[in-house]
Amino acid sequence: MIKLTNVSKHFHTRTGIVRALTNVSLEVQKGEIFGVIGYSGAGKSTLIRCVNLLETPTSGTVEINGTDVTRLPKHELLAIRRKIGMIFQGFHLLKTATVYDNIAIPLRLMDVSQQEIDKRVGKYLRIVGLEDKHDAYPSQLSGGQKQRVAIARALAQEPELLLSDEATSALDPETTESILELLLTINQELGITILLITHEMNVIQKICDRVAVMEKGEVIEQGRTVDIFANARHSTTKRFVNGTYHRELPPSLLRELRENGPVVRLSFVGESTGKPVLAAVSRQFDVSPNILAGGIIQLKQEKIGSLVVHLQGEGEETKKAIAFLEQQGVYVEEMERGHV
Ligand SMILES: Nc1ncnc2c1ncn2[C@@H]1O[C@H](COP(=O)(O)OP(=O)(O)OP(=O)(O)O)[C@@H](O)[C@H]1O
Repeated sequence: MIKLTNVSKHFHTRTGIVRALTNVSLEVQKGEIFGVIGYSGAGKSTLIRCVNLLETPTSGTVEINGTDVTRLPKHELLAIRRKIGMIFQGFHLLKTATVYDNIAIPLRLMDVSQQEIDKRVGKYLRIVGLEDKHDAYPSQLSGGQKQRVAIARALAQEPELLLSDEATSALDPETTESILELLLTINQELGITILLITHEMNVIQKICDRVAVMEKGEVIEQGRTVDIFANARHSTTKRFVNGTYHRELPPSLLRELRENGPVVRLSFVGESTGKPVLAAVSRQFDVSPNILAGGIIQLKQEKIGSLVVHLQGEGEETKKAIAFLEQQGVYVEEMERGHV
C-alpha cells in the first residue's frame, strides 16, 4: 500500500545540510499496523511527512497504491491526500469549535452533504465512544477524549490509511492503553491500514504487526514485531526491547554472576515454548541453569516467553549449552548490561 524506496531528505540550513533521511526503504502492506520507532531526531516525523505529502523527498520514491506521489501534480495530490487520515500528539483540535464542528468542518470543506456529515459524525463518535459529547468544547474534554475526537475526525474522511504521529505520547499509561485498543479496533473492524511513529516500544508491542527502527535518518532494522522482540540485532533495537521489561539486574550482581558463566535472556516463541530445554541443558552439559527472572510479553498476535538465566559452568560447556538452546529454536541473548 505504501512503498518507500531509497528515500532521502536533506534540509539546507544556515549551518549546513541536515540529512534527516538517508536511503530509507520500507513497505507497509494493506491492512497492517506498521510502526516506526526511534529516539528524538531519528527522522520519524520527516518520514511521515514524506508519506502524507507535506514534504517532497530529495531523492527516492514514495508510492501509495502503486502511484509514485513524488511526481504528481497538485490536484492529483489532493485526491490522494483525502485517502490519508492523520492524528497527532497534540490533537490539533479547534478550541473554539464543538466536537461536532471539529469533525464536520473538514467534511464541509470537502463538499460533503449536510445529511452525510450528520451521518458520519454520529457513526464515528459512536465508534470512538463519545456519542454524548457532540456539543462539548475541547476544553471540556480529557486528553484521551480529545484524541478520540481527533480520531473520529480522521475517520470521518473515510481514509484508507491512518497516519499516527506520536498519538499517545501526551497521555498517561491507562489512557494510552485505551487509545491503542481503539486503534486496534479501527484496524481490525474498519480495515484501515495504520502507519504510526513513536518513541515508545510498548506501542509497538501492543499493536504493531511489523516495525522499522530508525537512527540518524536511517532504518537500522526492520521486521515482524515478534522477531524484533525475540531476536533484536542492533544495539539500539536491543535498548528499546530491553526497556519494556521494566526491571533491572544490579550491574554489580551481573558482574559477579558473569564470573561463573554467562547471564542470558532466553526468548521462547511458538513451538519452542513447550520444550523442557533447561532440564535438558543440565542433563547434557556440565552447566547449571539458574533462573533469575521470567515473564511473558503479549504482542498483538503472539506471546513471547522470556527467561533470564545464569548458565553456571565453564566456558566451553556454556558455549555448547547455548548452541544447543539455539538448535531448539530458543533465541539467546547474552546480557552485558543490567536490564532483564
Ligand atoms: N524543516 C527542517 N529544517 C531543518 N532541519 C530539519 C527540518 N525538519 C527536521 N529537521 C532535522 O532533521 C532531523 C530529523 O528530525 P525529525 O523531526 O524528522 O526527527 P524525529 O525522529 O521525528 O524527532 P522528534 O521525535 O524529536 O520529532 C533532525 O536533526 C531535525 O533537526
